[in-house]
Amino acid sequence: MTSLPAVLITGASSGIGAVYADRLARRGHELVLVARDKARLDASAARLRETYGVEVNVLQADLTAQSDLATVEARLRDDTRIQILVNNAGIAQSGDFLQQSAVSIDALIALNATALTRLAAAIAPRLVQVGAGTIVNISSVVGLAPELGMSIYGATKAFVLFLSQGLHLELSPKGIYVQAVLPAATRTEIWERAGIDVNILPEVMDVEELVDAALVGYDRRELVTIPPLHVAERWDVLDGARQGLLSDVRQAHAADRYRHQA
Ligand SMILES: NC(=O)C1=CN([C@@H]2O[C@H](COP(=O)(O)OP(=O)(O)OC[C@H]3O[C@@H](n4cnc5c(N)ncnc54)[C@H](OP(=O)(O)O)[C@@H]3O)[C@@H](O)[C@H]2O)C=CC1
Ligand SMILES: CC(=O)[C@H](N)C(=O)O
Repeated sequence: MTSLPAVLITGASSGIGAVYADRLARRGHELVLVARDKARLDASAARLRETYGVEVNVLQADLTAQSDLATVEARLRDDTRIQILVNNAGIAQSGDFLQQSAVSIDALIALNATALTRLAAAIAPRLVQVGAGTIVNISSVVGLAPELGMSIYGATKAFVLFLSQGLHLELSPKGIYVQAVLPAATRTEIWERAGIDVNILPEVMDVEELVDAALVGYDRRELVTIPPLHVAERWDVLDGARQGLLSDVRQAHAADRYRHQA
């Protein structure tokens, strides 16, 4: 029997990350669970060991703290059993742009963008060396639409989508699978943590349904998985239009409309 690779999941103490942990343990993967709340991670690890008989390790880390981030990076660089990274930890934005403090801006970008990128960069060279492995990055539909509010949060999620597309281009020829998952509103603690009552939102997906759908996309080796998008062609049209711009924007001269009128 071939043994499955181990998976490191960030933000595994609750919500989407906790359900990924359950589903991947059920599939027989060993896990490394990362988050700040060690008691919660320990409880979850004990349940997963008991239920699925897999090895589950806990790595307590605040991914916005440099020393903790370095510890998780080192684990990803050195632990050759880990061949799948689920880059899930994230926080939402509390309040609009004018209400943001320097501290809240730093925390949002440090966790949602910097830590996610650093962890992908820590594992990628090792995966490339063996020519196999997976990086799953949790983005959001908010990253597609400033109209949904949360400008800074959305910008971090647009960053995650862009990064995933770039990593796919660079790493898939070297045997690495990269997936960007774009949930819409999903019933987790992220809303309460951001001071938002999730019950006022019109459509909210259950977290198990979200993760199970994301894993269908994962099994199909999709680059971009948008579980709430019912008309898949809408994404194809959007991405096709973006790609259509490429030849148009590579020009040595400014467009006529930007030329000074004599
Ligand atoms: N729920 C939703 O509607 C949507 C969520 N997403 C994305 O899904 C991802 C998971 O969020 P979700 O499950 O909803 O929210 P939760 O709040 O339930 O989970 C967030 C996880 O991240 C961890 N975390 C938070 N801050 C840190 C930190 N500084 N260092 C390490 N871990 C941290 C939390 O654990 P702990 O507190 O123990 O550290 C927790 O495990 C996020 O990236 C989010 O942006 C995307 C679209 C929609
Ligand atoms: C979790 C959020 O706050 C955000 N609106 C999202 O849907 O990604």
